[in-house]
Amino acid sequence: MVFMQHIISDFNINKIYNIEQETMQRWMRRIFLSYNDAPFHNFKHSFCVTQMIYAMLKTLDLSAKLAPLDIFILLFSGACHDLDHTGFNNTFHINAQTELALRYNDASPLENHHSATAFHILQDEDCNILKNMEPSDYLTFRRGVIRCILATDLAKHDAILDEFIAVLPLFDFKNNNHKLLLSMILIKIADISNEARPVECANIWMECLFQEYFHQSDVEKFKGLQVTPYMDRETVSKCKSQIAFIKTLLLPLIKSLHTLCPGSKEITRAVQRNMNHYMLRDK
Ligand SMILES: Nc1nc2c(ncn2[C@@H]2O[C@@H]3COP(=O)(O)O[C@H]3[C@H]2O)c(=O)[nH]1
Ligand SMILES: [Zn+2]
Repeated sequence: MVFMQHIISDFNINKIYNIEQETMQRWMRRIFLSYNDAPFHNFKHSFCVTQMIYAMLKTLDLSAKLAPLDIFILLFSGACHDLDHTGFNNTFHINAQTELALRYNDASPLENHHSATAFHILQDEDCNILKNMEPSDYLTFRRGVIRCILATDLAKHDAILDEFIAVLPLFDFKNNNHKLLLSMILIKIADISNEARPVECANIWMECLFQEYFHQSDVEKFKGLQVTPYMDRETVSKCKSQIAFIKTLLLPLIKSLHTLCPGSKEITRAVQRNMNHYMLRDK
């Protein structure tokens, strides 16, 4: 919690948006308490995503090109993007017709819930870190956070990546829509970036993820629901799964940043190093 507060204050967000320290502390504690004890989708994951956004803002030279409000949107979204995650994915919620799927008509039920939870927390005056923000900034902030959190639904991956690639030749840091699209790409990268960390660390996260996946498929079997193939403990190869995930999702996403932010080639190299590790282990 303390590290997360440091990240936010490092960009002077507290001063710019006049956030009292006590309010920030109470907000942070509510965020911490609003994550569940799922093996993967827990508070530590939200911290890692926020930390990765911070690292990209710093190392890709983006903090000078983005406005404080863009940065605040990104860091807040990172901290809140999986609030109250149940440890089961959208397909499970839809197939099991859970309360969340019914409430959101099967449309990104988890991500809608994470975003709504983030704004519900702000309804409590004691935790409202936005209470001194100008109303026009608040509208921009809310729109940005909703777009960023909803962008973390992997079902939207192709559409978002295609849209970003299409604007790249004309990308303009003065264009708010372009910046929001870039922010969506940054939070998406951060969300799935464990394989850019040292392999010992990535392996721990991989085990947490498969623990959550295997539990979901066990429950699917128990309830007689369709079993998600990539979560089935009887058939899954973790190495093959990581290789496919890196090749089809993670690398194309990071490579889309190469022209705009040449420093992102470092992230690609780190991911390729981990992929080689899985290829050797898979032999
Ligand atoms: N196979 C695999 N999937 C991942 C990895 N990191 C993230 N994901 C998936 O990507 C998804 C992104 O959105 P979620 O956080 O809902 O759930 C995440 C996981 O299902 C990884 O390292 N390997
Ligand atoms: Zn996440």
